[in-house]
Amino acid sequence: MARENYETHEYDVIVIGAGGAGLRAAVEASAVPGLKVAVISKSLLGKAHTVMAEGGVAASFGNLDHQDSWETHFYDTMRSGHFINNYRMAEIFAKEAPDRVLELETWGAVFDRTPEGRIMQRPFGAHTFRRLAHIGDHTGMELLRTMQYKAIHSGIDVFQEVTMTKLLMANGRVAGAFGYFREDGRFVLFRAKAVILATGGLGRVYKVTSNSWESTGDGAALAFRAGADLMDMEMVQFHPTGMVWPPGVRGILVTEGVRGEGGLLYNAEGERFMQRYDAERMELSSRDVVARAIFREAMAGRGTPHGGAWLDITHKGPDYIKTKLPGMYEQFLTLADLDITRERFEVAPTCHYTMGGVRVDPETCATNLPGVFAAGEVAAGLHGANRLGGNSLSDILVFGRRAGLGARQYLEGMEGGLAAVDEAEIDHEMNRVLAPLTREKGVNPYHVHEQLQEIMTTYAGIMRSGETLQTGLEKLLALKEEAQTMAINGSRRYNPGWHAVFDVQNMLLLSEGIIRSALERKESRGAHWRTDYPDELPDWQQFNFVESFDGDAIHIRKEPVPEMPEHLARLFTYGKAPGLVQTAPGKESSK
Ligand SMILES: Cc1cc2nc3c(=O)[nH]c(=O)nc-3n(C[C@H](O)[C@H](O)[C@H](O)COP(=O)(O)OP(=O)(O)OC[C@H]3O[C@@H](n4cnc5c(N)ncnc54)[C@H](O)[C@@H]3O)c2cc1C
Repeated sequence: MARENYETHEYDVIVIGAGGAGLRAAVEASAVPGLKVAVISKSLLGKAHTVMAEGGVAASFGNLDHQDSWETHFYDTMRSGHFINNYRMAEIFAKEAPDRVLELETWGAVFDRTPEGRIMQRPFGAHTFRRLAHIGDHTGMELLRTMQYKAIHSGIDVFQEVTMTKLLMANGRVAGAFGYFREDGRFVLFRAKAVILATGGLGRVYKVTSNSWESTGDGAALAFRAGADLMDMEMVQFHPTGMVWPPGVRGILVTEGVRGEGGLLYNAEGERFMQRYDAERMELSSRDVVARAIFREAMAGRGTPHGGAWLDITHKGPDYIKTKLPGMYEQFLTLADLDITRERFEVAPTCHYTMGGVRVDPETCATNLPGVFAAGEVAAGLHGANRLGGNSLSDILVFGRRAGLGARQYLEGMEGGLAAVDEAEIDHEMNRVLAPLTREKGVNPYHVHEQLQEIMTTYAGIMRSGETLQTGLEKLLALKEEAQTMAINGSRRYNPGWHAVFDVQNMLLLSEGIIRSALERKESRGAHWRTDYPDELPDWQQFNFVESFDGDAIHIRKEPVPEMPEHLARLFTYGKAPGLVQTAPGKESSK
């Protein structure tokens, strides 16, 4: 094969990903005059997955419920994460979220307001108080618009429609990243002193998903191959309410905002079944509980015609619905020819969020690879076994900023310039990337993706057991073998099939990580529901599962969950959220 050319760019910091986490990181990194920062995205600027976020961003302003505080937000986050969250991440997060949201306002974001002019906050599942600041149901779009505007006026370079396929390390530190322009397939090397991964989650691993095409776990896979640790990979969130009908829209999200604004769930028998699963919180129970409840109702023969539950908000009236949930109203009208102001609709669980991912330091978002940082959905630790609605948007603001700061501090303490790049490694990567185009015969990447989704959904989905996971692993390993020879017709110009090869390779690797971790956790906790171990067991609360990859095999180890200091552990003494009346000591414990 003749040697390919590639173009080279040099930066102090590159940020891979232009979603909320990436843009916030880039703004922070570029705050030091003279620091060269670039953002690289495999989609167009403004199109990142964050744009889809609907319901809101969680921050304890207490604008409507004055008892709210960072302590209560911390409490809710840890409790919903079933206490395998990194407590320090949750503490930083809960304390800093309000400032990050207010900062967005100063950059031009326009939130819905209370009549007194404060930021409006809506209730959401398992948040003790009304906490989600929002812009109708277009919150992500406004956040992204605001940060994009701020970022491009901060002197950041942007590379759009560029897929990074490899993270480069040299002499024990990061050297940059390598990839190609999706438009024409030309190769590009970014040499950098620090790399921030902000590539989002891996929801496309599953057949029914709310996630955008970008969510193929690229950053986690790139980091894993380069030697980074991954954590909590068994924890994949299934959101209770995805669209069900017609088939073409299955999985598209129905925001939790619908339940937040008063929507009620019924089974086929007309029963408000949530009273049997969580009588206190009902529809606003945590996502893992509501998703399992809908799934169980359908399994018990009480499901709707297409295997879900009914969601009904008609009692709120057309004006209210159109004002509070304009996006949902339009979504159903356009995609399902259904008017939600007049009719109930079917919903069922859909893969939604990746709690697991790259393991990071809570203060700086540094990974175990010197010079590599990770923030947002690609990173693990904050959400534990289950993410609360609205906590991702504040996560990307809080830890996007911290990753940018972390990279800056790393550069301050660093000696020497850009690390040397190994040409042989680049040659090898170019050959690897071009190989699917040169193979005469081989398996189609779309076929592999379909098979992968089938395996993961059937054997490692919302409900799993040791037996299904083992079967899934065997099938997955066979598929991985078959996928060695993925082949694609056509050229490098505008060739989505070719792009799919790398997405699929990343998802295959991470799916193995999910299954192996799920096999190890022999209990049910949060999003991880094992029918052979249906109970949450105190012993397993002490551990996270951490994975590493040696280029051949995945190695998994148990690591102790960092112990909460006394002043935080005390918040759980009464079994009630701080801010609610505390009566007698309850059962709940942080241990
Ligand atoms: C429908 C929907 C509604 C949601 N609503 C809410 C909500 O109301 N509140 C809330 O808190 N959360 C919500 N979420 C979750 C939240 O939107 C995401 O978790 C969050 O936006 C993730 O942001 P991120 O910056 O980590 O990654 P993303 O926004 O996913 O951005 C990833 C970026 O990385 C780029 N990228 C990926 N791979 C590569 C590669 N190989 N090379 C180059 N670039 C790459 C992508 O192009 C993209 O720019 C919702 C999610 C969905 C799907």
